[in-house]
Amino acid sequence: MDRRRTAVPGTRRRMTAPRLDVRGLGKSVPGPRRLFAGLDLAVRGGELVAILGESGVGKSTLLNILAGLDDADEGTVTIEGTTLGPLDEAARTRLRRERIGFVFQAFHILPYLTLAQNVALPLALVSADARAARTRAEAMLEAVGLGGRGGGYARDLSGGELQRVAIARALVHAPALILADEPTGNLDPETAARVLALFGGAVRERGAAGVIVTHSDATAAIADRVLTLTAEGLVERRGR
Ligand SMILES: Nc1ncnc2c1ncn2[C@@H]1O[C@H](COP(=O)(O)OP(=O)(O)OP(=O)(O)O)[C@@H](O)[C@H]1O
Repeated sequence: MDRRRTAVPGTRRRMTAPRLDVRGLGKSVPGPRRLFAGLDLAVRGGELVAILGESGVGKSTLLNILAGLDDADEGTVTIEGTTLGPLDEAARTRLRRERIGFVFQAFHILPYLTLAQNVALPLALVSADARAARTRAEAMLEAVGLGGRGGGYARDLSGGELQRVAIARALVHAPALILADEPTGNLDPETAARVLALFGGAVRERGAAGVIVTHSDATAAIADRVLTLTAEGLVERRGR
């Protein structure tokens, strides 16, 4: 039985052009050391891809490049038809705000904003309707098990709670592309299952494309494809 198909009832796959289209990506870091070369990846709307790989192999670097936060040495990253390479910083920032939800490994929850303000930030940056943003942020906090905690601050939260705030913020604006770096790393199995269901819903019900870097079998189990990053590029571990 294919558990991934039955895990999210009402699954709908949209066979459209790739949301994320990566071609011939290469990256070296000082050393010098080549992390990867000739890396190709296409992810469609409604598709969730898990990326595994040994520590230090370059998974976070790859996600940063996909989000336009780091530059590749060669190759292209195209998101919904827009290639990142030629974009200036302002255009990249706009594209990130409007179309990408990013869960960073280090969360990046802003300490001087309340939790609800942190979660509402992606909406506040693109819309003037502060009340709607606040309502949606509270609903997202509820969805990650932090209902009623929106008035608190990052300093009062555990690592796992911060991670859930980061996930709420990444999904609040219904992004076309979700990039997440170890999003369940600090969570107990029950809470991990809850946030994985949120990722599953965002991808399968709202048609986002998802790329999740993980070491977790539970995360890999909900993915449509599991790829392993090696120096030779992305190797398919299991087909659908
Ligand atoms: N700007 C940089 N300058 C120097 N080294 C870098 C830079 N960016 C990444 N690296 C190196 O590249 C390698 C890959 O790092 P990265 O964080 O992408 O790995 P990872 O696969 O995500 O590891 P982990 O699973 O431990 O988080 C590491 O050895 C890191 O030190």
